[in-house]
Amino acid sequence: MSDQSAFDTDVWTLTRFVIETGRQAKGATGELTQLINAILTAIKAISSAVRKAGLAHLEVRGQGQLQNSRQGLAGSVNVTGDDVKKLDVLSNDLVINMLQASYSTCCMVSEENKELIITPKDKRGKYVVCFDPLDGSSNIDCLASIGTIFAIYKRVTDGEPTDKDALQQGNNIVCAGYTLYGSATLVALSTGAGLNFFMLDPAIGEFILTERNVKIKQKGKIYSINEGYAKYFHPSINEYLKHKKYPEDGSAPYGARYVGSMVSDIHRTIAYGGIFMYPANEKSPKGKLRLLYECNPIAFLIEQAGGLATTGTQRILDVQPEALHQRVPFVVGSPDDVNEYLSFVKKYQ
Ligand SMILES: O=P(O)(O)OC[C@H]1O[C@](O)(COP(=O)(O)O)[C@@H](O)[C@@H]1O
Ligand SMILES: [Mg+2]
Ligand SMILES: [Mg+2]
Ligand SMILES: [Mg+2]
Repeated sequence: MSDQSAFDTDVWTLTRFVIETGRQAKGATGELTQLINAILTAIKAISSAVRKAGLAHLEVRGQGQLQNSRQGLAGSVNVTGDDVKKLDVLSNDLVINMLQASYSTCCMVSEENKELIITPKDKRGKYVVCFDPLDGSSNIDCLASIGTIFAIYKRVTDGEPTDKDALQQGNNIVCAGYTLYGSATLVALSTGAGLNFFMLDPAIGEFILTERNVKIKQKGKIYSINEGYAKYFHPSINEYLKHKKYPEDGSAPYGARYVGSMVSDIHRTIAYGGIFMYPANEKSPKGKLRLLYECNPIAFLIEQAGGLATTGTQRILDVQPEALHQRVPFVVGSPDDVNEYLSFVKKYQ
């Protein structure tokens, strides 16, 4: 941005993109635009907090107190003796407060709150938001990339908001997105008309459209799973993994990648193609990932990019949720890869 000739004076910011999309929608009132803008404010603040968390580590390391400085731990104390809010608690507070102040939500589901979060009566609007304020939080202390995930629905009841408003199929998603706090801060967003990527330009504090109508490869070369659980996997999964490592047709084996931070693993899968899996295992019979605020938004975005998302027996977006924090087995990625995985599942049925 220092070279003024390269300065784009008609840049597509995410705010502009959302306003334009809103204007094209029939009967739009601007409430969704208000909501998305509120989430973006929270995301910018989380991004800043995530970057600062790294600096806090450096500061204390010199004093040999790394254990106490960890931002990922609850109730930790920083170098000056102040209480440091756990990063995922801080992120959760930011999203809830910004959303409630936008007058566009009636209730929310967060990974960090056991019960439905009901917006105060005087601040209510017509939307429901399910979100994971900080995904991959076990990676905070090692400074690996983490993310935020959200899905937006229209409420389905009148009167006091209830769990029913949040227990909707992913098919009803109005808008979903994730943020990756990686080497840059990126937002992937869809309102149902394709998937778009936006990159945070810290110089102007805005997300800039960098890739429009993103499509995932038909078939990739990477598989992504916590293979350490192989002992507990169903034989169909181990047979599929063996096939990826020792292909019978003489083709090259797949590469393996697993960050253990879903947003990172998903973003790589969309960018390079391939398959990401968190299947059920003997220890976690429903897998680990939560339907409402992890699997549904990601499934929606992957499908918008031309990919597939399944439990192994059902399309993710068709699953009828029964509980706010319900888990489901999760397999997503390039269509050929997911279909190949499903062919191994079918062999055992
Ligand atoms: O360590 P495991 O069992 O492979 O689990 C990793 C998964 O857990 C998660 O960290 C769960 O999310 P949270 O960090 O929000 O609890 C995912 O990001 C990731 O894909
Ligand atoms: Mg999570
Ligand atoms: Mg989380
Ligand atoms: Mg967690």
